[in-house]
Amino acid sequence: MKSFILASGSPRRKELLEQAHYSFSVKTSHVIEKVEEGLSPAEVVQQLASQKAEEVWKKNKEAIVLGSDTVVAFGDEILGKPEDKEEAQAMLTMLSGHTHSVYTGVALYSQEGNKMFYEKTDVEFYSLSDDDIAMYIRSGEPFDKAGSYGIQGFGAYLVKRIIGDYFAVVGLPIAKTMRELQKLGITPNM
Ligand SMILES: Cc1cn([C@H]2C[C@H](O)[C@@H](COP(=O)(O)OP(=O)(O)OP(=O)(O)O)O2)c(=O)[nH]c1=O
Repeated sequence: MKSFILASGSPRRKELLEQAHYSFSVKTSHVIEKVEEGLSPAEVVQQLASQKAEEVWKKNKEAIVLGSDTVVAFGDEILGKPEDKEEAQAMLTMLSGHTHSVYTGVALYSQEGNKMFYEKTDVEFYSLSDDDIAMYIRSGEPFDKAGSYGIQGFGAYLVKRIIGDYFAVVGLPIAKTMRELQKLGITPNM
């Protein structure tokens, strides 16, 4: 079986692949996340996922390399990770009481060619008071996460309901990814 590399520093993506019983190594990409203007959220996450996968694949051409990217889309805004407390507060205030979409793109690079796909999940937030938001920011959770929250952690408190793949919100649409990996001959160790 070919070697399989996760080109991501996200602990959540690593955990999801471990939970699915894959053998893989982690090589974090160091691309500066930058995309052209005017792209849709679906195009943005697939482009960034590809940039991450490609950077690692160029140095490991015998392997199958997975890159991924997650953003939050609300209206015309595409939200990545917050730079600071003020930005986290602004994002959470904007998302409060509304439904936004989480987009996660996945790119699989290999000698057989490259494959990209994405998943969109709609997430509805409860209306949040200033105190709710301040408490959530104090938890420290917003800072390495798109849209300034983590549904899998204390951020569960913010979420009224979701429509779509929960795991794509956490950072990797694992069921769809497993099906694509299978086509490339990468199967769980069971
Ligand atoms: C919305 C949401 C995002 N996130 C995370 C998933 C991603 O790790 C992160 C978005 O940042 P990304 O840039 O997609 O990924 P990353 O910087 O963590 O890792 P790498 O670029 O090396 O692959 O937000 C959650 O963990 N829970 C959530 O509910």
